[in-house]
Parts: sequence; C-alpha cells; structure tokens
Amino acid sequence: MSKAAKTVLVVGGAGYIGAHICKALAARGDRPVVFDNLSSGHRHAVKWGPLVEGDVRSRADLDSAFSQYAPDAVMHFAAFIEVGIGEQRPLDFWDNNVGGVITLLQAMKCAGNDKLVFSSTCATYGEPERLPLTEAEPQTPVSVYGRTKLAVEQMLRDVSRGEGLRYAALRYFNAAGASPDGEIGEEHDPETHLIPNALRAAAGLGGRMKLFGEDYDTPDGTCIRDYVHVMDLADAHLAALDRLFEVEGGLACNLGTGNGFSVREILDAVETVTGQRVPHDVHPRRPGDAERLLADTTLAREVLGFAPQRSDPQTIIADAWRFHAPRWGV
Ligand SMILES: NC(=O)c1ccc[n+]([C@@H]2O[C@H](COP(=O)([O-])OP(=O)(O)OC[C@H]3O[C@@H](n4cnc5c(N)ncnc54)[C@H](O)[C@@H]3O)[C@@H](O)[C@H]2O)c1
Ligand SMILES: O=c1ccn([C@@H]2O[C@H](COP(=O)(O)OP(=O)(O)O[C@H]3O[C@H](CO)[C@H](O)[C@H](O)[C@H]3O)[C@@H](O)[C@H]2O)c(=O)[nH]1
Repeated sequence: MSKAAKTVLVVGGAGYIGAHICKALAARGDRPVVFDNLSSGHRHAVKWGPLVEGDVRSRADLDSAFSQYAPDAVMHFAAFIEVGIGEQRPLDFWDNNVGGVITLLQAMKCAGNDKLVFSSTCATYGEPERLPLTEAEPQTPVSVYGRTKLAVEQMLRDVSRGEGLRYAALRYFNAAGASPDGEIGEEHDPETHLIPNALRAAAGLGGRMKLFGEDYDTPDGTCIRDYVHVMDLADAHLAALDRLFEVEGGLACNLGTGNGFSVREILDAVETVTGQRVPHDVHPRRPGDAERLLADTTLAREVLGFAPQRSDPQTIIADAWRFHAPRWGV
C-alpha cells in the first residue's frame, strides 16, 4: 500500500458524498482539491482544501485545475442524481453524467493522469433477478439515471483496456447518514431520499412524509433497501484509491452491507432515535422503485477490506439527526 500523501482532484466534492470523502482524505493526510460547479453542492462543505469552481464538461476548466494542482488521482462524484428528473430531462443527464466523464477522461489523458474512482450505483442493475446482487448480475437499468451510470462503466472498461486507465467503479447502494461529529451531512434540495425526509417530518417540518407503496411483496408491503453509512463509503474510497496505485486495470464493486430494511422499519428507527412520531401518508408506488435491493458484499470485503462500522440504521439515523436537528432548530 502506498503511504505517500496524495493530491486528489475531487470532482463534485462540494456535494453530499464527495464532501465526506474529502474529510476522510484530509484526516489521513491526503490533500483533496475540490472541483465543483456548485450546481447542487455547497461552498460551506468545502473545508479540507481548495475549491476550484468549474464545470466537468469544460476542458478549459479541467485543464487549468490539472495544471495548477497536478493531482495524483481523480475521484468523480459530479452527476445529476434525481431519478425522476432524469426521465423528464434525459439529454441533460446524458450530457452531465456521460459527457462530463468523456471530457474528464480526455483532460486526465492530456495531463498524464491514469487513476480514477467513479461513483456508480446499484441502479445499474435495474429490477434484480437474484438477491443478494453480485457484481456479475446482469445490468439492465430501468431509469435514464441508471443507464447513464452503466454507460460510464462501459466506457471506463474500454478506456482501461485500450489506454491503460486504472479505475474503480463503486456501485453504492443507499448512501445515508452524516459525519458523526455533525460537521457535514446530506443537504440535497429538493431532497428525495427516505431518511432525511423522515427526519424532516419527525422534526415537524415539511408536512407529512409520503410513503411510496405499501403493496409490495415484502413482509410489511414496503420496499427493502441496503443502507450504507457515508463514512463507511469513505473508508471504501480510500481503499479503492490506494489500490489504483498498486493494481492495473479496472474494478467494479458493490458498496452495501447485505442487510435489508423496509421503509416501515426505517420509519420505526427514526421514531426511536428522535423520540418523535413520523407523520406520513401512504401514496402509490413511485415509478422506477425496485421492490428489494441488497448487495452481495464478498468482493468489497475481499478487494477493499470493506467492513462497515456505522451502517446499522440506528447509527445512520442518529448521525443524520445530529447533523440536521440543530440546523432545523430542534
Ligand atoms: N446519494 C446516494 O445514495 C447515491 C447512490 C448511488 C450513487 N450515487 C452517486 O454518487 C455521486 C454523489 O452523489 P451525492 O448524493 O453526493 O450528490 P450531490 O448532488 O450532493 O453531489 C454532486 C456534486 O456534483 C456537483 N456537480 C454536478 N454537476 C457538475 C458539473 N457539471 N461540474 C462540476 N460539478 C458538478 C454538484 O454541484 C455537487 O456538489 C453521484 O454521482 C451519484 O450518482 C449517490
Ligand atoms: O420520501 C420518500 C422517499 C423515499 N421513499 C421510499 O424509500 C425507499 C428508498 O428511497 P430513496 O429515494 O431513499 O432511495 P432509492 O433506493 O430510490 O435511491 C437510491 O437508488 C437510486 C437509483 O434507484 C439512486 O442511485 C439514489 O441516489 C439512491 O439513493 C424507496 O422505497 C422509496 O419509495 C418514500 O417512501 N418516501
């Protein structure tokens, strides 16, 4: 394992997951340089190194960041992430999520940089045929968002084979939680994810939460997901980064825990942690929601030494609540 401090260009590092990875990089002595257009990220979440304001679709913006900071590796988090909006604005999603990576890879090649960690998603699997999902399961995404992420994975494989790119495509399941010290957390606007929406409702903000679908073929009728703490994701990113300095070629790897929780189980956990009821109404199914998603974690454990420490729902929710509660005045 290479222990020398690294400069890492963190594209999308002002966003939720990227900011937590920056904090983890700095904590072990690496130097994160955030490159972000602040379209959904936050200037106040960039705390552990410089911020380069730029757009990943702009070669000029990227070239100037590479020449100023000469990063040893790149981590790419920037994307449009709202599945529903992707169905209405597919061209924007292909432009940002795929076009952005083409421009980034061209800039990396020009700068002589061949190491990339990429944010992929369990949404590339679509509606699973078998659970838990191993990396070998067919990837048949059912959303524009999932198809853009799959297209990038395919492009990375080609560029790795043909041009020697070293990469790790990390397929996150449901990222959740916040830095345990409450310093940074999840601040999407609009927020579509279950845990922050349930916490908002518990705090008496934003009205009653919508529970999407109670007629699934699951024990309580609600969807089952594999929630993984953002700080555990950070550990996996550090391991994936180190691996790029040791191993040639590409890696595609699930990041989840293998444990599934239903929407109702999450609401119960939110009520336990906050001591408040979660006012909610049952609504029809949300289009594109798979019934169950669960990661097989064998590869992550073997290749990245992935051993989640904070990914039980109680800890995830307690950490998220510690971040949100003071900001919401509760
Ligand atoms: N949140 C999850 O549960 C989850 C699950 C699976 C995969 N992912 C992937 O992880 C990544 C990060 O997700 P997140 O929840 O932190 O999202 P986020 O929206 O909080 O962060 C994305 C960041 O990228 C920046 N950005 C977007 N387009 C850009 C562009 N053209 N140029 C420069 N910067 C740009 C935004 O300003 C923002 O800071 C995304 O690629 C997402 O698809 C997230
Ligand atoms: O207000 C809400 C929000 C969510 N849900 C339900 O809670 C479960 C989890 O939903 P999330 O939106 O929190 O997470 P998803 O599983 O839909 O999303 C994950 O997978 C997506 C692709 O499918 C993207 O990758 C996304 O970034 C990632 O968090 C789903 O059954 C959803 O219907 C609700 O009932 N009410």
